[in-house]
Amino acid sequence: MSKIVVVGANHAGTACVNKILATYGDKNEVVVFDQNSNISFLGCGMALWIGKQISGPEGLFYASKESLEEAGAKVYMNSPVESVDYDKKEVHVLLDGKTKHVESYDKLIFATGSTPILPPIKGAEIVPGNREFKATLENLQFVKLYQNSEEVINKLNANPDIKRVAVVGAGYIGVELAEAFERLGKEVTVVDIVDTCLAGYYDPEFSDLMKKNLEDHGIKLAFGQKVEAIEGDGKVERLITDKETFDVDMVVLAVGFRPNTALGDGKIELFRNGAFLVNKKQETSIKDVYAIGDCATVYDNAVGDTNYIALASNAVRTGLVAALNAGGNGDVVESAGVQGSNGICIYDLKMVSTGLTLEKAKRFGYNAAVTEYTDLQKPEFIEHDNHEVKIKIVYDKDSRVILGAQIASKEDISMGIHLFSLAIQEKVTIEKLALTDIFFLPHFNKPYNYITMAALSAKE
Ligand SMILES: Cc1cc2nc3c(=O)[nH]c(=O)nc-3n(C[C@H](O)[C@H](O)[C@H](O)COP(=O)(O)OP(=O)(O)OC[C@H]3O[C@@H](n4cnc5c(N)ncnc54)[C@H](O)[C@@H]3O)c2cc1C
Ligand SMILES: NC(=O)C1=CN([C@@H]2O[C@H](COP(=O)(O)OP(=O)(O)OC[C@H]3O[C@@H](n4cnc5c(N)ncnc54)[C@H](O)[C@@H]3O)[C@@H](O)[C@H]2O)C=CC1
Repeated sequence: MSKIVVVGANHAGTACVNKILATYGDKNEVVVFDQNSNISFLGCGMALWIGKQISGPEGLFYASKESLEEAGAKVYMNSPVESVDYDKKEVHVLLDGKTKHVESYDKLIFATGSTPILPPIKGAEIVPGNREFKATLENLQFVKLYQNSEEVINKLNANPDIKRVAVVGAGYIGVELAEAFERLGKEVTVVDIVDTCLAGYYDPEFSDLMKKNLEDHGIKLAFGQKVEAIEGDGKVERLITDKETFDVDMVVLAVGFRPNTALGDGKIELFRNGAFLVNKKQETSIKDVYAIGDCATVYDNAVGDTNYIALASNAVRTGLVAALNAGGNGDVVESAGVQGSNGICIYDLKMVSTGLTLEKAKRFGYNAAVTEYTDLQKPEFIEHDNHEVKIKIVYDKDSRVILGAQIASKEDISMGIHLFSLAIQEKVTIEKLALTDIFFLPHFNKPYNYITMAALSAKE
């Protein structure tokens, strides 16, 4: 029997533990430590819960200490791992947050995830040592854990005076929460340091669709502004940027994640943003130590290099790869890499993207070009539920290989992006895509559908 210790049991850890036990349960003892009291909270449901689009949080969990134990793991919750002795192969844990405990391992898997970034803003501080990102100023909220969303909801319920909410960061969490607060009738302002929203995922004309969508719903946008201070007498009263001052009752900070890799303690090689640098087998620079999910790097097929992309989808897949490598008999499974495929739905606007935007492709040194197309989803004779779709494909002019794609519509166009994800992974050219077999049925699409048409329209 080999002993595998897994630190962190959220999306990456849970996927990994279940896979080890399902595939190689007879060969491995699995011991899991998590510092939180719950596991598997789907952050994607946070905005739906806050905005009352779902009735409660119960369905936002898909695993528990009990379900992992039923699968055969030994699970300790509320138990932070405080340090690791890599020479002796031991982890040092505070069981139940109280009792010191040492656990030996043959293989160690870090699934310690990420923490919200705290930018240098005067007045924005986390209570020292607090693991739930509680701010010293009342009504300044971080949004990562189940407990964070519960706290926001409890505060909104208990204080109807919280009427004006500022969301800092117009990335995925920021725009989702802006919608949620607006649905509750709050006066919402979204602040971002760059002059647009969703800049990491879309080129300007797609971000503009989302900007208009937010503004059409009465959400105020304060883009291109740097937050300098959050002020108030014990609780939030003002948000001050380099351009304006906003009188607000609550501020939510959502400016991205930082990998949680303190346990590496300077002994494990890190990526430029501090993530554990792993190879395609999820191995770190120390033998028998693996890292998965938000604490680790991924191999990004669009840039052909290592990258950092914090997504639950990557967490699950990297967890599966590590499970097969750490749990098996020397089997070697390599990740196929990722494209950073992602999607968002705000009110009825749906946007999906994968790979590189034009701006990013140029930044990464590609001789990039784009081809774009806008059309109805279905033939004109379908008079109802037939919306316009906008598509943009980014490709490399030299190799002709597809580098990225963005699609936006009121239609559910989400499935289309998987085709582009695979195309980037498999290095499909724009010419090959133009002749790819795409079925036609008027209930779904057009014979000359927008994917084919965009690819056929590639000029450069
Ligand atoms: C509001 C919100 C919405 C999101 N929506 C989406 C979405 O729609 N789609 C998507 O793909 N992604 C989404 N994400 C991102 C996604 O949640 C993360 O990528 C995912 O949680 C990463 O999983 P993970 O298991 O690697 O890390 P984490 O979720 O960060 O989990 C890390 C775990 O490690 C534990 N841990 C950390 N340090 C220690 C220690 N020293 N000892 C013991 N335990 C420790 C923590 O308690 C935690 O349980 C969203 C995130 C948020 C916050
Ligand atoms: N639908 C999905 O797939 C979702 C995915 N996630 C993932 O969770 C992670 C965290 O999400 P987010 O926090 O929204 O990160 P993000 O990376 O999506 O967005 C961060 C935003 O904050 C802005 N910003 C950075 N520093 C700032 C500062 N000092 N002041 C003001 N604005 C600043 C950036 O310009 C950016 O618009 C991301 O990896 C995201 O992809 C989160 C929610 C939904």
